[in-house]
Amino acid sequence: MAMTQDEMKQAVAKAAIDYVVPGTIIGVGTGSTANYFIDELAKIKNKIEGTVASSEASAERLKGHGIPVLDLNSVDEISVYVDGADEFDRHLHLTKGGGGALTREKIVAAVADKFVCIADETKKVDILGKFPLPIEVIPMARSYVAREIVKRFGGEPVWREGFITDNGNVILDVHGLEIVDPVGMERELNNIVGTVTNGLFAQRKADILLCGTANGVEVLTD
Ligand SMILES: O=C(CO)[C@H](O)[C@H](O)COP(=O)(O)O
Repeated sequence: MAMTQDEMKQAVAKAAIDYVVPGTIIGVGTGSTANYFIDELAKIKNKIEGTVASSEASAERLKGHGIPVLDLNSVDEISVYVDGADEFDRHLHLTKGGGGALTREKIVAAVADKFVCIADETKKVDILGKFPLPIEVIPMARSYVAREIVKRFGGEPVWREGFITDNGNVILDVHGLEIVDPVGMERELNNIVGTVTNGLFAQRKADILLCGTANGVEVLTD
């Protein structure tokens, strides 16, 4: 019987445990795939020093399993960051932030020596942009940033109404983009004043992507 998407998420979460370096601090992402990873990490919690979480939700889940969660400011090094994605291309550029945790995710990924992305084949695309690109924005700049995005890139920014990030900001989800130059667009979006973070992980992309398929887990590298 074909694997469901949920079963593929569980399979990649399990496979990611092989990348956990014993005795070190592990960066932990956010979302349903990352949640499966947290549940797997709980089984070997005595082998790691602790974790840094990319969201309040993940921190709660980690603590619920009795896994130590450290403040990033008290940590010099993270051996590996494990997180899901909303979309990925063959170069392992990612779109992230469907769960709204993109800023902390990008920070933890930046600190980590290695970024292991856990995703499934339904998220593979030739060109990023089918999944609306999340942008975290300072609330007072919402309309300005939306106008600038339309002017510079086209697309249709939609305010994720009622959602506030862990950092107290809002999210614009930009529909209808065709992201042919993810590195350039990531950089350019960062230049719009009022933008906190965009959901493109292209400058710091995944080093390894564990892709859940109907035939098992494939290990992808660029
Ligand atoms: O970027 C994220 C959260 O901000 C997630 O990694 C992304 O949304 C994938 O989520 P899921 O594993 O539930 O499909």
